[in-house]
Amino acid sequence: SKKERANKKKEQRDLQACKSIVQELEGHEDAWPFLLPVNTRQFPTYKKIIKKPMDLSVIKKKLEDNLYKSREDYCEDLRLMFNNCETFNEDDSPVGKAGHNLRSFFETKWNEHFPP
Ligand SMILES: Cc1ncccc1N[C@@H](C)c1cnc2ccsc2c1
Repeated sequence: SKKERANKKKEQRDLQACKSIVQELEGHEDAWPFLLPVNTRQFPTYKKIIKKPMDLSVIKKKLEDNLYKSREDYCEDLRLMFNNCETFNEDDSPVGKAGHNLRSFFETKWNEHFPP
């Protein structure tokens, strides 16, 4: 139907916006702690403390494999990644500070693409 075609277009637009946001996050100087899954041999307590690990490489793969039901679903994974960072890292640590900076950058991009 015309409505279904319009909705498909919106979904395609949203997916493209979500992909470009991830690309911008990956290029940010404070993205370095989030580019790959946390290495649990390097951080042995991480798996016990963080029940649902998340990072930009997983989010990018889920986008490419069309695994997000909606832009809200995608936004939830990004906020999970930043919340994990706050759980495990002190605010004034290098990773903690990077997390706060990158979260602020993300929320700004989110509002640019999807004004409340
Ligand atoms: C986001 C995060 N949360 C908790 C622990 C680690 C990380 N990131 C990893 C990449 C990381 C973060 N920082 C360092 C410092 C030396 S290796 C290494 C690896």
